[in-house]
Amino acid sequence: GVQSGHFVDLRPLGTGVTGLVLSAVDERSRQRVAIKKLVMRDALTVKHALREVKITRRLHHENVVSVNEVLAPYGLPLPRDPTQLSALYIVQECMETDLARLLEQGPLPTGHATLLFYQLLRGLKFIHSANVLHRDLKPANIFINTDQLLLKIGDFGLAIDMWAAGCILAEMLTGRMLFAGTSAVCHTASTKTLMTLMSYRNTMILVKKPFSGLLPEVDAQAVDFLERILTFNPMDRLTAEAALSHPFFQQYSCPEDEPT
Ligand SMILES: COc1ccc(-n2nnc3cnc(N[C@@H]4CCN(c5ccncc5)C4)nc32)cc1
Repeated sequence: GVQSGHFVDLRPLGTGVTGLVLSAVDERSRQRVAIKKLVMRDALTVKHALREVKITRRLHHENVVSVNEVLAPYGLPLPRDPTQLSALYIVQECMETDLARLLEQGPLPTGHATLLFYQLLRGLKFIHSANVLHRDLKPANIFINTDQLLLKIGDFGLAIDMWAAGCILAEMLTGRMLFAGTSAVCHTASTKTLMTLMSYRNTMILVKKPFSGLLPEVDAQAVDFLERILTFNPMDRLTAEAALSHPFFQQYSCPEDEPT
């Protein structure tokens, strides 16, 4: 459409919790952009996605990846009632690389690490001052232009808080930390070991024990609820809103009294 640039030279960048991410050149600006496709599974996802977009569009800062525009399918602008959309496309500035890729080539010189980390803190100070949490900060979500040693925080997560919430519920129900052992391993294990552990998530190392075995004293419905929150793959994890409508909360559930 005339409002949005025509995107050419599309290249895959990755698949995140929210869906596919491509890079493309916006013919209008001749700039390369990162385009995140958010598939709208249901009205809840749309509401969540729109809220996330509203927050991230507001955050203008040198150390935060900026959102250029949000488009409906076929590059059309958002309709007045976006809840009927099948997908949302978030077009944002595209940085040269991310910190995870950079670190694959080994540690950074101290001077570079210091300047980059300073920018990370500068970006976090801004984000937190806006009362926004990133919730999924990791090297893959930190983007860098190596020519200017410029760092920007991007790709605000949606899922991570739910894992934490699941662990908290388990602790509420048992009085003990659910992954105490594992989290101890996390603290002591070096990042490299942890990344190795995480990378073999389907092997015996992180064997998935049924929660009923881990939490014998917890009632079956609570265990079923925990199973759906503490799913390893964030794509399958319940969102806060979906969790609120799980039978486990039917005695309290009241969507109109659970404002967003
Ligand atoms: C889940 O996957 C995702 C999720 C979010 C992004 N986001 N979100 N905002 C971004 C701003 N800039 C970039 N830049 C790319 C980083 C690596 N890039 C290469 C470019 C060329 N070759 C290899 C990597 C460009 N990526 C962004 C990318 C992939």
